[in-house]
Amino acid sequence: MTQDSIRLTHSSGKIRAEIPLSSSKSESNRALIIQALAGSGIELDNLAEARDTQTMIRLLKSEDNVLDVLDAGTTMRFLTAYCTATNRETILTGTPRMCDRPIKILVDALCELGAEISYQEKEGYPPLHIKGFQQSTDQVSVRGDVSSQYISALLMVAPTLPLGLTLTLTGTVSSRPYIEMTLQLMSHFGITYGWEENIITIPKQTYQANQYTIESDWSGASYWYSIAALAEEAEIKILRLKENSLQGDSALVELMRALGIQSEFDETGVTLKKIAAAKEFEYDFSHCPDLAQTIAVVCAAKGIKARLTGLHSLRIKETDRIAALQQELRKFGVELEVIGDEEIRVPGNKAQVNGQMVATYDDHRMGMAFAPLALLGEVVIEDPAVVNKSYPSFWKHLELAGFVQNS
Ligand SMILES: O=C(O)C1=C[C@@H](OP(=O)(O)O)[C@@H](O)[C@H](O)C1
Ligand SMILES: C=C(OP(=O)(O)O)C(=O)O
Repeated sequence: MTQDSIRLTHSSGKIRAEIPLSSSKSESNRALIIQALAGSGIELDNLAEARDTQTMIRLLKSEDNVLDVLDAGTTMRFLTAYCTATNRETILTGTPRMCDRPIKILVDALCELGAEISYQEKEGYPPLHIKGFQQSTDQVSVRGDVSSQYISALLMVAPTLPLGLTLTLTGTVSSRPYIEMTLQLMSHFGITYGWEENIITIPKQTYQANQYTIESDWSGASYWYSIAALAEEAEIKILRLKENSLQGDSALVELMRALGIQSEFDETGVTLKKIAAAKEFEYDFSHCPDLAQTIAVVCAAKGIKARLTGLHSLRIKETDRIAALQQELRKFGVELEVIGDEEIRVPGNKAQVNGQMVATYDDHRMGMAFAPLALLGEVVIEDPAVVNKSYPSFWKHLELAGFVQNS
């Protein structure tokens, strides 16, 4: 039976814990696509327990011609390019929300390269019918300001295309570290590429055998930074997290220093310690959109006046994250000001926590971003299983840190 909600408090407000953080679904899903494209010789260790990754593993093995990615954005986008490049006739579908997340930019690019793909329902959105592929050109342009996942998807299949690929990125490129992560992983498996200004060139070549150990998940680590920031006293060791990471969400170190957390790295991970926090805060999240909810809640909980910009992609993620944040923070007496599609302002009064129920909108990051509020009073988080998308052990790890759960 699935649980409707979790009632969360903290035993003392003081935390001393070691957290065996799970690994990154972003790295895992790229490595799995590369492994499948290589055919053999690639060994992957420490793959993520995230449902998005477990879904990718299952679908890459499946012989069905209907593949259901559930709510996994990377799985949908990466498999669209993978099934096209490997000329596999497939119907790709997902949850109702996934069928509301745009994919036209990627489909148009693949069709320009020579694919035949049609929409089963709504133009520009899954479900998709991939019918076949014969490469007709090596040149394609893609907008960089909607989702970097379209670009990563094209890049990973590029070396396997008979003519290779020259990809021109147009407009502003957001979530850029995710594109860099893709290229760095490809290069780990022997691929050479050129990237000059907005043009990425990848000649035809083969992925080389190699081993890769997936790193711990910086996006998941953000909730531990938030917990440390809201606790009365904290010393939290996050195991296996690397300072020099492929993941752009490692920007958290710098970002959370301003919000009162110092990161001390050693060979086993990072220890979070409390320092003084700024009274006002401003940050552009264009390159780390998955951190925005965590930071908005930290600022609201600490009464820090903040301006968060670069949020344009938040409206097309697991839910409209700007609307969801506004709706839920209002329950705690914090009225977010939303400016267009790309900026929110946190007013600077402190959130009042007294047993409110937080709706999660089928978005794992809503559940995990609001859970640390239990350090200020009781909170009730709706649909706790929502975290399974990226961090199934989240509630178990909270227990290690003294959080108390009652259903
Ligand atoms: O490539 C990836 O692994 C991801 C890219 C980002 O999406 P966008 O590029 O759509 O912002 C991020 O939000 C998502 O969680 C994972
Ligand atoms: C946006 C996310 O994932 P995806 O786009 O891969 O569904 C996320 O994990 O926050």
